[in-house]
Amino acid sequence: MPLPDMEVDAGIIAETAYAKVNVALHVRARRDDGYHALESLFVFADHGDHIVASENEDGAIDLAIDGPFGEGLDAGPSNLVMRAARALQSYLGTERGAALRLTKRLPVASGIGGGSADAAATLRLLARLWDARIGQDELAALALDLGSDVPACLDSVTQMVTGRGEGLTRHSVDGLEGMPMLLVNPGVGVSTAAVFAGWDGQDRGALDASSLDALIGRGRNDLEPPARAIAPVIGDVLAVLGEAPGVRLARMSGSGATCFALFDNPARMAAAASLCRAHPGWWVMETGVRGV
Ligand SMILES: C[C@](O)(CO)[C@H](O)COP(=O)(O)OP(=O)(O)OC[C@H]1O[C@@H](n2ccc(N)nc2=O)[C@H](O)[C@@H]1O
Ligand SMILES: Nc1ncnc2c1ncn2[C@@H]1O[C@H](COP(=O)(O)OP(=O)(O)OP(=O)(O)O)[C@@H](O)[C@H]1O
Repeated sequence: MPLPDMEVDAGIIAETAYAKVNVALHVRARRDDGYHALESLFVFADHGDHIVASENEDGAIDLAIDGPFGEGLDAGPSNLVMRAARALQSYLGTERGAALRLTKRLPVASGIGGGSADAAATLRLLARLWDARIGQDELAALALDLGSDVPACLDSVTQMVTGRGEGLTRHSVDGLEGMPMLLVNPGVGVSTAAVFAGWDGQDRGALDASSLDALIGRGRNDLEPPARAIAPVIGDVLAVLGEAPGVRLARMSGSGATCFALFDNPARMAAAASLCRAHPGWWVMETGVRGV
């Protein structure tokens, strides 16, 4: 079970940075500003990274990183946790500081928005720690400045996302929330910018997210072909997941390389997870689609 967002000790507060999954991702157009116009149904997993914070009396912002994917991740000013903390500090004009610890459980640069979820969780955490007076629109603007996926990660609930990531509408799909969901990454990091650059420019049509059947039958991830060209092993993951008994949908998330599979039944998910764990170097997480 994920840790609840709660007081973990006197003066220390915690948040989960839930993994994001694009159930479908339609790329509609290349924009003049270098970004792409998207239509995507975002869901969040029940699990993710963990961040804790406490007040730093000297006003500094410090970050320590641990966890299975913490090694090699820079804890300096480029880290999205640091960037989010500094952005909020400067927006508020506050002299209050924070000691932050990130437990990195999600693979880096893997299409499930780990860095984006960390940035959003940091904004939520420090808004609480510093009793910040900031409206939802201002928080969303700070979030978008940190990355296209960050605004959606603020609430981490099922949403239709449009534009570059700023158009957010809560959206419920019958039967989707609570479904067992398996996440599998073949151990390769993929650059989001490189994958978008490989999109062929063909608009293949709008996303119909009115039902799970529509998302499964007519939904796509238009970034899958360019991601597979960069990391062909994505095809191996999709082949294993697509043939797993009881699978309802197997697809790549975001710009890859993580793929997800939805099941009706947790035992079927567990059996598919075992098949995936037999592949050396594959990261496997058994989770579920987060409800509100
Ligand atoms: C692929 C997705 O994960 C789907 O949810 C997102 O669109 C990417 O979101 P992100 O990782 O937060 O991306 P950003 O950090 O904003 O952008 C990284 C790079 O990806 C490309 N990019 C990103 C988002 C977008 N709508 N169009 C793009 O072309 C741009 O080259 C950009 O410089
Ligand atoms: N706290 C962080 N966690 C993960 N990556 C971070 C973090 N801070 C900075 N980064 C950098 O951000 C980049 C993108 O990381 P992230 O894990 O969000 O990618 P992603 O899962 O592909 O995102 P998306 O699904 O939005 O495409 C990486 O190259 C990484 O070095």
